[in-house]
Amino acid sequence: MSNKNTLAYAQQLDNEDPLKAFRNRFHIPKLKGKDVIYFTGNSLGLQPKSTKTYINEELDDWATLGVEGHFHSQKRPWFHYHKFSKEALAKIVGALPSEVVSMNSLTSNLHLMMVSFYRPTKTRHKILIESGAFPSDQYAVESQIKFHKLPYNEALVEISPRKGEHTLRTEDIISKIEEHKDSLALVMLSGVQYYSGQFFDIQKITEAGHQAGAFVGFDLAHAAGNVPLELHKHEVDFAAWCSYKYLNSGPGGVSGIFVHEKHGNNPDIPRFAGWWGHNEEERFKMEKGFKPMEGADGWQLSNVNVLSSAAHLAALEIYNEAGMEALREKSLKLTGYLESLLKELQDEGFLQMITPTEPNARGCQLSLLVTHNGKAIFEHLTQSGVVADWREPNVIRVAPVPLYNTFEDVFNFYDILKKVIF
Ligand SMILES: Cc1ncc(COP(=O)(O)O)c(C=O)c1O
Ligand SMILES: Nc1ccccc1C(=O)C[C@H](N)C(=O)O
Repeated sequence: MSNKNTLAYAQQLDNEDPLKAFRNRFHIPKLKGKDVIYFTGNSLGLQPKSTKTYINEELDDWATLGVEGHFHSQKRPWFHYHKFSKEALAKIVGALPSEVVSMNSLTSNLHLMMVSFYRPTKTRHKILIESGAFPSDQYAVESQIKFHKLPYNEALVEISPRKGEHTLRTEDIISKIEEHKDSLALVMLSGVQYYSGQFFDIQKITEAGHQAGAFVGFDLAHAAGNVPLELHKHEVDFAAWCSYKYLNSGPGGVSGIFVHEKHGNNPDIPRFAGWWGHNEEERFKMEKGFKPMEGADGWQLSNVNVLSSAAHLAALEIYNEAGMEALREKSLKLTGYLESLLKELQDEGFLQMITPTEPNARGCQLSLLVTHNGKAIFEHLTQSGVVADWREPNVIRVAPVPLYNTFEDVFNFYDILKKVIF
């Protein structure tokens, strides 16, 4: 085969790609009539062409049936709507269908999960998070600690990379957990870190957290649909994610939660309740006394946001067709190809890839630390039709997504970047 630094090589990889037809299922944004190189599926995934149809079906049912749509919709009665995403989501996060439900938005769900799993006592009151966690998570944790009237600086334990490093070593996370083992109530980390792209070792961290007597939960915003997950098997206590990144379900799209079976069927776990979490057989009796549904369903508050969930179903259908295993296989190749091309620029000292090089420790995304003229380089990329994102103070994040990105996208990105730099 030809040299990998050529367009012909990339095109050959695309020809051999068993998932190549999926790109055509999405709307690709354009700049001056040409498809952009869309590398921001880690922020907002692209719109499936089928999304409009799914939403229009609900709009039609609403127009023709009004309130009757709750039970008599053509295809998907709204009363049951949260059930239609369960099978697909369970596969994506490695759960039983009863352990997952889509509802609300991510930060709201993190709060609901902390209501149940951050219940500080006199001796156990600390939360461990990664330093530099996504701001919304930091604010959520800060406000939970303050809600319990605990001293914030003492109750919050943050773990930082070693000096000169950009990612966390699993051994360091574990020793931090052990260090606080007598006072730790909750370990809450991301699955894939939004800034560095690091995929944490969920199994080992969960084991260590449990050994220390803490609950362990994950924010899977950047992990769901990006990396293989086994939440049930790894005995994670809870997780929450959003659907608008790798799950392509639209801006502000409905979030999802996972509650492990061992907690989901325990009606004594405290929670903030609403009628959609109440026993569905009796929901319309309008009686006093909350009786939770079994499993994650018992954490629902409100009736389903049907239009947002319709977009979710459209995207999950495509996801299911492609299959997580095949997507991961392509993702490893795609990101591996990007890494191999960028290595040349890294060796010349123009950028530093701070995402782990070990494929099991990352998803699609590579985070490029650009210390000289980073912002100007980023702006030039944007003008050249690359949609990436800039994260302060000096990182360009690029995420080739296996459902709709191509090896040609990767090559063209490298080509543009090289010309900008040299
Ligand atoms: C890790 C992480 N947590 C939380 C959020 C915020 O989610 P939301 O605005 O949907 O609550 C995001 C992205 O916006 C994120 O990447
Ligand atoms: N929802 C958004 C709305 C506006 C701008 C960005 C977002 C993101 O999702 C950012 C993403 N969480 C990130 O990892 O940076």
